[in-house]
Amino acid sequence: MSAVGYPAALEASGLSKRFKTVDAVSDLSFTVPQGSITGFLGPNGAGKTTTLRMLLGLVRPTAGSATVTGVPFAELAQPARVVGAVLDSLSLHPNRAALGHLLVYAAAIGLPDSRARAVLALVGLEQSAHQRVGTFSLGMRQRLALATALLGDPQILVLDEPANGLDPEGIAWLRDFLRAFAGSGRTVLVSSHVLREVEQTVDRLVIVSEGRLVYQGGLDELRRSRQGRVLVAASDPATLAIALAATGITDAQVLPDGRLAVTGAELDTIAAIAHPAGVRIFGATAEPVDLEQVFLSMTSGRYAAGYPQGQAYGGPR
Ligand SMILES: Nc1ncnc2c1ncn2[C@@H]1O[C@H](COP(=O)(O)OP(=O)(O)OP(=O)(O)O)[C@@H](O)[C@H]1O
Repeated sequence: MSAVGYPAALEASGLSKRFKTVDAVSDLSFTVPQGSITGFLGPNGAGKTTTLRMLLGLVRPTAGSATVTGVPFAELAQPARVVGAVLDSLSLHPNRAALGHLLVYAAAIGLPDSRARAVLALVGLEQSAHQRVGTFSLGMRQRLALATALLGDPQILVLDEPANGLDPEGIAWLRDFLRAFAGSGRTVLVSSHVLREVEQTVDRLVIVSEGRLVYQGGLDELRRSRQGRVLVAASDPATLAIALAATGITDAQVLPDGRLAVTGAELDTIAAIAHPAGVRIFGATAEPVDLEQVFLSMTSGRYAAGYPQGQAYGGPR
């Protein structure tokens, strides 16, 4: 249940899945609020697909529960109208045309043929309606899979690694599409193992590593919780580092190009410390936070400290 009293679009509570000797997912809890675009991030094998399959009632959890709009998927009266999913490359009949494929699926969930044409237009494939699917590029297949998920006009979209195989133009198209979809109050959960792929699309993140939660919260919160570095070209970087350390600014590293990379201080402060130490500053560049690096450090177990306050954190491994 969300803080304001209506159910989350998707919710995992203590979800665990063990395959024989493999703990694919361990005690995983997170929420996907309605109206959000939530990125589900983790390296390959982190348990993302298994978790999505549990949310959609395709895999039975070993422990814990998963709900869609507050109820288990199996209890949804009209699941196709609530949640649409693209989990793996659709098994497509190569000789069937795109429209023909959609007509079969539309009929299966009791929708009129006009809906098949409408979703084809939504994903920009109307020109290819009569083209055989066997001749489709990977990007076109992804769009057709998305069109299939959209047939029931669902409130929630769940996409597993939809950017795989897309060129930059395809990724930009997907970003615009998902934003428009969520702009009308609907919800998206999109998985990826590359934060950069979804960074411009999502507003929230759920990050998993080895089946466990390592972060859930806002993308901006995560960015704000990390400080960028100031790269300083100075007459004597070592002396400057010592002078900074004497004032408590201890995170300063000399880079291979001779500049000093300082974390935790603004340039004005650094300059004010350099001057009395007899160090001249020739130039400085502010380096923004590289979220991909933050993500990699969180999921490789090397990250040491500084998790945002109040965020769920699965603990060091
Ligand atoms: N049916 C299965 N039987 C046995 N092991 C499985 C099964 N499905 C997944 N696993 C294992 O569970 C772990 C998590 O896999 P999962 O596919 O959920 O991760 P993922 O984060 O989606 O990774 P990827 O991006 O590589 O698909 C892996 O170690 C995987 O080998």
